[in-house]
Amino acid sequence: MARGSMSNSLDMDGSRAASSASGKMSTAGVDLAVAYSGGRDSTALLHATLLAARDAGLQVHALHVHHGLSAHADEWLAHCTSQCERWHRAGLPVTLHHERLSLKPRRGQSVEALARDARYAALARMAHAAGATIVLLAHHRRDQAETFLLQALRGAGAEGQAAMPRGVERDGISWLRPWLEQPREAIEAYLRRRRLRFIDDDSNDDPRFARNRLRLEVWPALVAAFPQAEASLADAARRAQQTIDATKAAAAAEPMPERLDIAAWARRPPSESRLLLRHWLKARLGRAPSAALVERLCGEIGVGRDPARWPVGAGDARELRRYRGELRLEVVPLAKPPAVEATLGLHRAGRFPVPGWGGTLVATRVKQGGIATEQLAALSLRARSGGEQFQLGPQRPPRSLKKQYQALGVPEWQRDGPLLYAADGALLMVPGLGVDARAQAAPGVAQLALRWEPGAQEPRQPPQ
Ligand SMILES: Nc1ncnc2c1ncn2[C@@H]1O[C@H](COP(=O)(O)OP(=O)(O)OP(=O)(O)O)[C@@H](O)[C@H]1O
Repeated sequence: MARGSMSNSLDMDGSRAASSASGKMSTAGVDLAVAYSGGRDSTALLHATLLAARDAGLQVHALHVHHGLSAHADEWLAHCTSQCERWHRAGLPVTLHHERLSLKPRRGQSVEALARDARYAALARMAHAAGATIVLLAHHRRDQAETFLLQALRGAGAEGQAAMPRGVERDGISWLRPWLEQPREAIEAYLRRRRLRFIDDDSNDDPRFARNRLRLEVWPALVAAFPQAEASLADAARRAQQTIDATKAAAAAEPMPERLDIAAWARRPPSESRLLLRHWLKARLGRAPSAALVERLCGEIGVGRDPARWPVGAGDARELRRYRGELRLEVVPLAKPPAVEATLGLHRAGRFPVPGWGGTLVATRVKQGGIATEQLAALSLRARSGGEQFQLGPQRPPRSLKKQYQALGVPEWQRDGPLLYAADGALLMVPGLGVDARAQAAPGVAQLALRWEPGAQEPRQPPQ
């Protein structure tokens, strides 16, 4: 990411960061922000960023969130304000922004999770208002190792174990963690060397939070027994991320079939099958599926009896359906076919919505297997009344629609739609089965193939 060149080269030595960054920064035109809690790590990161930005002639926006949860929150904001004023007077290019939150956790809701979500939302609002497109976060290697361990203890798979990404685009912002590979000791040394003052968040000692219990009770013993623990666990997180990246790349290279074979899908390892499902849904829906939909399908597509259906989102006229071991995306017919007769004249290829039948007749020019154009000038559309016979091929006997549907595996919902008759009463076309062999025009005659598409809306095309 060219625009993040300075943030990516920020190191623990402010002067080195400044000199390595300045050349790249002069043309980059980066609007940079740092999430500044006033704590140890973000104090060091903000300071290092300011040194680099000063030499590059850039402004840095320090963003502070007042969660309103601690009795000390006002003091922390006051500390951040006076610190930034001091830096400003010393010639460092900083502007502090803050936002006060009033969080009301519901019964049973995790305060930690609520505060984190609200914090990121507030940081995004402040960054947008300041015109910053990059926000730096001060997470370091021990944070990463802890996150890996906490995720693994919760039983998370590769995606959870990958812990925090070094950079991610969300809400129009690049969230970067330039110090994710830095040991905590290096940050402490930076603060000592620069004599920087920071605040200690008392909630970091609260044993109700899993991270604090890990940090206070487990971590010292772990590191005493395994001195490489921090580096090894952070490495394990990196490898989990590499596995995910490789699986994503493989899934993206795989052509996505129109229908998903559920048994083959279920034979894949869980982390792969989840990604494959997401990728298949994205290809079919033409947009990324919600995490909730992927979760729900993973738990439900292999169980229960056919036919099963799942909505794909509010306002979307399609739904997912399982039929005979396959998952498919179908348009939901808007209206049940009325038992009334309609007439229609077709003279050319095209799409012909049929109001009242909740679908569209699609006519395409073909050289064989279609219906002679002259026969299509006066058509009548009727509902099934029972007893109709359909012939699949020239040498095949006519059979009841029900038998033909079963033989071809046409699901229930694709059987709705009008039967098409010629003026002389001959059956021409049946939804889901196609053109009756007896009605097919001879080769060389001008002809159209007909297909019934349920749903009044144009189905969205998946991206190519
Ligand atoms: N109240 C806040 N306002 C702005 N940014 C915050 C705030 N709390 C956390 N952050 C950002 O998220 C990062 C990780 O949060 P975490 O809770 O681990 O940090 P902290 O211990 O509160 O502070 P620090 O990382 O500065 O020591 C921080 O380094 C900082 O960049």
